[in-house]
Amino acid sequence: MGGTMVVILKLGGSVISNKKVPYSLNEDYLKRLGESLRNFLKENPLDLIIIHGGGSYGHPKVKEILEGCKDLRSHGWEVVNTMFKMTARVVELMGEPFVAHSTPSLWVNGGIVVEPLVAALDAGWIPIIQGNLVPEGRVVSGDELAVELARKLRADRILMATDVPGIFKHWPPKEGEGPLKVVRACEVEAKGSEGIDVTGGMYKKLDELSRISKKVSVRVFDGTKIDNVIKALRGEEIGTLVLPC
Ligand SMILES: Nc1ncnc2c1ncn2[C@@H]1O[C@H](COP(=O)(O)OP(=O)(O)OP(=O)(O)O)[C@@H](O)[C@H]1O
Ligand SMILES: C=C(C)CCOP(=O)(O)O
Repeated sequence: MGGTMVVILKLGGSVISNKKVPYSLNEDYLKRLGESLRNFLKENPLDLIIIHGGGSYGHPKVKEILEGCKDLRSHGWEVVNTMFKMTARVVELMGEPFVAHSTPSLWVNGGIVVEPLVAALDAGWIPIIQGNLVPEGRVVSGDELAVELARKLRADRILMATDVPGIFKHWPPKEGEGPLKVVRACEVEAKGSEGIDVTGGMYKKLDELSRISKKVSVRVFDGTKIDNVIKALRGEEIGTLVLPC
């Protein structure tokens, strides 16, 4: 790892896909994002690890298995292979030097091993993992992975790109209400997602993030605008800063 900073960027499933339309991907967005990140990193080298959410792939697949009363452990391979296809397409669209890693392949003794990701960074690649299902039959969200990676890699920042401009005190927001500049997870009314979602939307996200926000700077922002992703990487104060309770 040779950058000056370690940054974990979670690309929400709601940013890279339409969670109301199963198996959709925002292809043009991903192409433009790949190009913008390449240009930014040329001038501003840092150790960037990307995690993407299950979005319109993982969530409907898990839902389908559960609704068919099938067991997530024995049918988990369906989720893993669906997510494999999603990440393969994501890296294909983002281009050089993004590289796909399958989360369940990095899953050892109930946690993620970081050595393959560090080796990828050392080679000058940008590793991408994803919220996924792990062999013990549990869905591990990208939010949970962001926290675990940040802890293991001693990251400087976690940036959560989602489809809202930040976290609102109430959900849905009251008339005229804007996103909070800073938030303590215990002080807001966070709810689930409006699309198909099996991991708890903003409620679960805040719960996960508040566990690490004492040690790492954590920001939730609107990543549907690529400019915002670059601003967040530059350290600009966009969206909502998450503080511990
Ligand atoms: N207090 C709140 N402030 C902002 N958004 C909220 C709040 N409570 C619930 N939400 C919902 O949470 C959604 C974002 O959570 P979601 O889990 O869908 O994000 P994501 O990380 O992009 O998706 P994925 O889990 O697929 O990666 C918003 O689109 C909004 O509908
Ligand atoms: C639904 C699956 C498989 C992954 C969930 O990850 P998330 O979208 O980051 O919550």
